[in-house]
Amino acid sequence: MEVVCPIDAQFAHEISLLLEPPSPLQVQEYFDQLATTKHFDGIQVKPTNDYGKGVYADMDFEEEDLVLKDQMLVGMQHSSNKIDCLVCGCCFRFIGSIEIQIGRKLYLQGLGSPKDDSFNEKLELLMHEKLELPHSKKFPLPGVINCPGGCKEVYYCSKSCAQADWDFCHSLLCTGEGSKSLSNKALSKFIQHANETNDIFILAAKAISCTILKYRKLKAACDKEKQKEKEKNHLSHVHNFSLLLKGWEPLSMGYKRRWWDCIALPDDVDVSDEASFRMQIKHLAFESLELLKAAILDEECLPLFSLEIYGNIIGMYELNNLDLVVASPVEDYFLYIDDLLEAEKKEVDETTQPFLDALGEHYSVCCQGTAFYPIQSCMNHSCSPNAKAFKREEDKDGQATILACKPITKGQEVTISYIDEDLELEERRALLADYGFICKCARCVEEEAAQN
Ligand SMILES: C[S@@+](CC[C@H](N)C(=O)[O-])C[C@H]1O[C@@H](n2cnc3c(N)ncnc32)[C@H](O)[C@@H]1O
Repeated sequence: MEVVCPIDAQFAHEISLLLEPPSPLQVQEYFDQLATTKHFDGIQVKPTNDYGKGVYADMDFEEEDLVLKDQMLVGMQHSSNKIDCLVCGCCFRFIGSIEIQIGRKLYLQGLGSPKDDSFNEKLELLMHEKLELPHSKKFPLPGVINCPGGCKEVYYCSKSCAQADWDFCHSLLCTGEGSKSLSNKALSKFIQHANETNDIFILAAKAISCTILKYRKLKAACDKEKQKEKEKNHLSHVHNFSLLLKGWEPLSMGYKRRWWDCIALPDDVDVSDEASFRMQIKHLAFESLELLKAAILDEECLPLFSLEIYGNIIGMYELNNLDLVVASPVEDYFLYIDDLLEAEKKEVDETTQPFLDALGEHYSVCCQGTAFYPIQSCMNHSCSPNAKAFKREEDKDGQATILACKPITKGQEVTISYIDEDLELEERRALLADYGFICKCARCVEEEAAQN
């Protein structure tokens, strides 16, 4: 059965304006401004000859050179990863201490020992930083800052990160006493539904919240101006919509398709059932959107709550997402202990080994999530790419790091591979079909010609 969302019919014109791909001039202006505020140089975003926009080198890069550090626009740690890693809800750096990271994970996973009271006591001490592990000070982490709204779901590495996230989106999505949502109960229901079905809905909610908050900020500034001019008339509906468009601008730059149209067909779904599978996905998105509306609906931003926009935001993540990965300092810590000289290692192991044993093989799980990066998401695919997303030792937060994997000369397009490029032509094509295109890079053309 088709789902009907009245907002889609009521705001069809506004929705089409929000979803219109930006003109080359808008793209140019937006990325030029981003280059100035984020201080990146060496690359440019501009139209390609064949498929929308792309990223081009503005200087020469040697192999392994850093091409770009891209700060995410909206990102999230996967809900399932929150037990394993305590990270800043804004920059995704690990926080607390080695002791908190280990103690918290063991405690939350119930990995204490039912038979060993002395181990459990130590675990309790570790959790509360009353037991210091040997050499842990060599791996210092920023302290834990609570959410200003009082929820116990998100923590930060600094007051500035806490404030930045609050202003950016968390004030609407916080379940604490200071929340600016319409109802904490409705918000908790939305979050629970996302955690039980697909946590990509939380990312979409963040994208909508940050647009609403940006709109409110723009409107407040505009109202102030009007006040100054002693104009008593309220801003017209049309004017409000232009502010909403401005608030939406960063997301308008992302390549979009509706989630239910672009999501890959799972292996266990037969092609003959494709239409019904896509309809189920659409229903799921509708269910989630209704819960989100009960939590944060803003009457002045109604088009944002249409199913069309919701589906396109989620689709944008599906098509542009780069995994958010931050390596765990717990791994570095245990590697360091393992490398100690034999005599000292024996002594230290007495304290550390029981914890390592309790953690088991997953002792060093990374922070894992999904994020939208404004510039990396403009990079087109090649099966013979000249760049790759790769975190170096010093990259300790959620920014995307793009390194050259071949020399790149000024003017050349910077490309990455969306898939495992070591696969055969047919396998690569099958995977790229999920992104909705057939690759025509030089390697594909050559390999295809060789087959014929
Ligand atoms: C992450 S976006 C890349 C930026 C995109 N060109 C834009 O204008 O925003 C991915 C989309 O770009 C297009 N694309 C990327 N690489 C391509 C390629 N090698 N051949 C054809 N289309 C490609 C596809 O439409 C793909 O779904």
